[in-house]
Amino acid sequence: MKNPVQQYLEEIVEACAGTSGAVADYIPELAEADPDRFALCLATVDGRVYTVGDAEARFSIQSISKPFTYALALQDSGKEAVAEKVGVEPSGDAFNEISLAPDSGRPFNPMINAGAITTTSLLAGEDGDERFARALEGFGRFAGRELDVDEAIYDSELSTAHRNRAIAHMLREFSILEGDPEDVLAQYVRQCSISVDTQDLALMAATLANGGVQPRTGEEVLDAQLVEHVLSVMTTCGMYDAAGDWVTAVGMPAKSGVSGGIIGVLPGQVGIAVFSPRLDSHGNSARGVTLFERMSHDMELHIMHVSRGSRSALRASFPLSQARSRRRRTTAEQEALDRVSDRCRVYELHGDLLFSGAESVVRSIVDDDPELAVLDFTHVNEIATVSRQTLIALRDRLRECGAEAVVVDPGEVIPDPDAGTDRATRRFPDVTSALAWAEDELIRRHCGDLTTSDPVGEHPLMSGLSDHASEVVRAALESREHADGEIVLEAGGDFSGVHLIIDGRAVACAEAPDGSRMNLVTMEPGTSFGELALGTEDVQETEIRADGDLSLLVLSADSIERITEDDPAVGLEMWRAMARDGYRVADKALRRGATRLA
Ligand SMILES: NC(=O)CC[C@H](N)C(=O)O
Repeated sequence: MKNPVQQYLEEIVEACAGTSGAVADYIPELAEADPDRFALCLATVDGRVYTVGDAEARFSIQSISKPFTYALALQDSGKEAVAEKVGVEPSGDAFNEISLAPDSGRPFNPMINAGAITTTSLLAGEDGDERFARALEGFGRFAGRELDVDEAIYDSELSTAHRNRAIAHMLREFSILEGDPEDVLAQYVRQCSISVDTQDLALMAATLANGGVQPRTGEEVLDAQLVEHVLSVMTTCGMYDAAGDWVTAVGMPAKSGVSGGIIGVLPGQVGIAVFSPRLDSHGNSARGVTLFERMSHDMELHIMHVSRGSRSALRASFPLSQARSRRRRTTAEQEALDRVSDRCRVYELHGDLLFSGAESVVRSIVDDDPELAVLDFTHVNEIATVSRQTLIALRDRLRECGAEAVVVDPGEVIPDPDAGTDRATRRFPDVTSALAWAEDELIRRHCGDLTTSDPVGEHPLMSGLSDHASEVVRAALESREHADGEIVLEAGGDFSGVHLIIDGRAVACAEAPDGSRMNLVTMEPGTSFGELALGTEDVQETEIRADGDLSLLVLSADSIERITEDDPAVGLEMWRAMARDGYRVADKALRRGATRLA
């Protein structure tokens, strides 16, 4: 099936097949170029390259070398040293203007020849040859392959480079260049003669679009901060005296060259390169400009394009009462939580958390004013530094008010600067454990000590019995101990009695679709298990395991049978209590399931 992106690119190439403009002829060898050669390449930041036309035809890189030399100079000499020698102001002049900025005495910017000859001299290396080798190797890293020089172009340009020679000597006169100007001139001309094809240029542009990481080799070619700097200068100066028109009509950091290439960079998305040798009056590829204008409009590539307000980072927010943990609670705890669980809220975040996303989350939390806030980062992909700082500031503000924010962050997208100290943010691997903690914390904060002193007597199964029946049942209870991880009840086993938890915890587990074990419910002292089997033809549906050391009192199936036979009145009371308790458990589970579905 034909890829519609490919289809579209072919169509616009067809539609923009104008023949205006003329090939550059001030470099004799360039005048020989076939004016009708043409290619378009679009490279995505994950390394897919779409090509139309003659994408592998070679030509000299010319001024498209300038942003890359500038990038390498920034890397080799540092921003300050480079800024001392060359500015970042658009000149409004042609690319080959013999000019320096009147106030600073520096070339206006590194995209015009005066600036580019200067940055050439700021690459690492003792002389022109070494610095050129640095450029060639560096460009190759951007392109993802080793590049070489078109010697014919080099000879042709150097022998006629009167204007650039004048510029180099002017730069030497004003101490912008420090060494031999002829050496730097030759290096500059050689760098302009590096031979590339349209696909190379698209990948070089895509490396900038990808924050400095070459999409195919994965190599970090340029520090992300320097990428930002280079793209800024390309935006204001890359198209020389047509920069204003270009920014309004196309709106992409770009660079053109007299051999007919233009690259455009859409940060985070694509690098684009066009090759068509006929130039307009500014020295930019005429067809290239038309194509870029068309693509920018059709494909909404303008960097100022406002597509929509940024999406809310808050996917959902709800009180704990709607998302209770799967821990089985005693009646007293249950009642306490019913009163206070609205004081805890869960915030589910998603996507990339940029400033505006974090702001909306912080605003919601400040408005809700919860006592406990559970921030769920499970579905967050990335978080900007500013967002992390804003959320940490919120955590500290909440603490000052006696409240607390905790995070669920299985992917560790939000590192904690206070990790390992007593200021560390409480973190949970999943929402279930965060909710169980929040419930415990609310009970601890608001409900005094609810730990039961008589877990047997307070169990709903026992508390409804008459004194006589209670005595009979208590006498029948058998004590049992289980070590951590031991299976107490097997799934599929017969009903084996009611198990009252006296100390420790038990978990009900099931097999997840992927074969792993999944904890369904955690049960604590004061609760029981096993009785639900009575509602399912006496089959124990879920496996029960000890979670830590577990002490139980068991009213076995045999005892139940014996009591029912020996003393039918007590048996009847006991059955009623079990039915009520079973109903209570089942009903809670159903209601919780229903709120979750809603
Ligand atoms: N605009 C350009 O591509 C100019 C580069 C060419 N080598 C020059 O210096 O004149």
